Amino acid sequence: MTKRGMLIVLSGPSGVGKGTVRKAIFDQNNNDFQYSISMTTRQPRPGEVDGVDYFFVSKEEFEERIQTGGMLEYAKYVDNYYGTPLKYVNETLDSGKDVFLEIEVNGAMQVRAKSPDGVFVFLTPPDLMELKQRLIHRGTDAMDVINKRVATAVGEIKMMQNYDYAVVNDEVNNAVEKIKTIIRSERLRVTRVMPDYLGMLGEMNS
Ligand SMILES: Nc1nc2c(ncn2[C@@H]2O[C@H](COP(=O)(O)OP(=O)(O)O)[C@@H](O)[C@H]2O)c(=O)[nH]1
Ligand SMILES: Nc1ncnc2c1ncn2[C@@H]1O[C@H](COP(=O)(O)OP(=O)(O)O)[C@@H](O)[C@H]1O
Repeated sequence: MTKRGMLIVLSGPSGVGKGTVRKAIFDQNNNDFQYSISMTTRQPRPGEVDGVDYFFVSKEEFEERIQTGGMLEYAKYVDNYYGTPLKYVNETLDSGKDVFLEIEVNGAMQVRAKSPDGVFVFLTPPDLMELKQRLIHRGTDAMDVINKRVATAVGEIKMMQNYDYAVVNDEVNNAVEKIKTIIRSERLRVTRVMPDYLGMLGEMNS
């Protein structure tokens, strides 16, 4: 029987560098885990591609998905819905592959309630001024949206204590290496690797 894959959840405030760090991890083609593309009602930013960065859908389509049980988790974040389509995650985990989610804190806590054996990593900024600077420098959001995101960040950072690991994104490469180390170590947890000795004993005795 194939062992079910491991769920890895990365959260952190907007602008901390989750997307940058995640892309760096996935660009190093030697990962054996799969990225789950989220669904959102937010407008695509210039350069974002439907089905690559997100599945961009209308509010009606998103609410339909929620009602039909098609979401592993979802949350409203600064006036838009964001969520993880359930089917891809389940099928990938069932095939024995690990799945990587990049989602905000409320969604992460929904996943934690459903899959307590997941690995929950919080990416945190060196400080709040640096966070705001990164959002300004990214240049994708108007100042009122940036201010809302920084205000939201304070509450998000308080949620860090509900995660298994915290990684400070000072330098992208440092953060990438730390996250890869966490994933490698988690794969060696006794509960994940222990063969089913009791089952084997049962077979030997039958
Ligand atoms: N709950 C949940 N949050 C998500 C999902 N996808 C993205 N997010 C989060 O929603 C927030 C806003 O995302 P986005 O508008 O792309 O802004 P960005 O993270 O600053 O690039 C971020 O904290 C994302 O991590 C998802 O599927 N579920
Ligand atoms: N370690 C870092 N040091 C300096 N700037 C960074 C770092 N990581 C990301 N950035 C920059 O910060 C901005 C926000 O990063 P992004 O990956 O879009 O964040 P998030 O996905 O968490 O919202 C981008 O302009 C990115 O280039």
